[in-house]
Amino acid sequence: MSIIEVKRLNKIYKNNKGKETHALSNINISIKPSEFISIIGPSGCGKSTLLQIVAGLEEKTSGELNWNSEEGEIGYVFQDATLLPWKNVWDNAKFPLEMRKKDTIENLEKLERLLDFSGLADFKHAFPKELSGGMKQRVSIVRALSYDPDILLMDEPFGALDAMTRDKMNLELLRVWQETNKTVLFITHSISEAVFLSDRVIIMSPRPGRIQKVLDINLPRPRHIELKDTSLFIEYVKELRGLLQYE
Ligand SMILES: Nc1ncnc2c1ncn2[C@@H]1O[C@H](COP(=O)(O)OP(=O)(O)OP(=O)(O)O)[C@@H](O)[C@H]1O
Repeated sequence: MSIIEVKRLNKIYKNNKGKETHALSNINISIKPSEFISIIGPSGCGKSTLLQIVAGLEEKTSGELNWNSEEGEIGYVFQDATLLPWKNVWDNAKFPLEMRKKDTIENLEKLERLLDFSGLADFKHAFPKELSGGMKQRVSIVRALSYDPDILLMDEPFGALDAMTRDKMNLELLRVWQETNKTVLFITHSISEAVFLSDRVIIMSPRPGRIQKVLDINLPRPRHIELKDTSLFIEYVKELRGLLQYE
């Protein structure tokens, strides 16, 4: 049983002068609960558009999008942390709970634990401008997890981070994912990140974005950073690089 099903999805953007951009063509995806799926493809192939359509933030032109989840709550993590600059870490993180009137003692205790897990225990009263890029991104991930969404949509969340912080964030994300059993749809430009994190990698072709191939990543879990030095991991990276088409 899939949690999200996308069938024959097309997206054509039209600007106010009537110029059309065919962003997505005949996309078919079936996502199972608790799967970690990455999407990789050349710039402009429609990855963000696909994520936004799944999230309901953008309209599809044709095709089907089916959600088979009771509440269908989603958490969205953008490329930039998008924190509210006038709120401190704690207030930013609990904002979605307040909006949903779910800021119960139990949920706030859970949120506190999430912040502690993410190494933000000493920064609850800090404001975004006092945080590093990695810390801000951790707050935005905690914020997305705070209301326990079934599915986490992540649009290149670690793109702006240095290599070491990125590795740490990858491990942290995998730990949270394994503890909470979420379904994750994750956009990245990094071949190695896609292999390291995913159960399956969706490879998209240049615009109009089509699914060129879906690659199963049969690497053992839990995954540790040393996995990246193994020949099997390197083989997957090579295979994925070979499949990617550049414009
Ligand atoms: N709101 C919009 N109006 C018109 N065209 C758009 C809009 N958003 C995206 N596009 C176009 O649709 C295509 C796909 O864009 P999208 O941002 O989904 O690609 P992407 O694969 O996420 O790119 P990148 O990897 O560079 O972030 C691009 O040609 C882009 O110019």
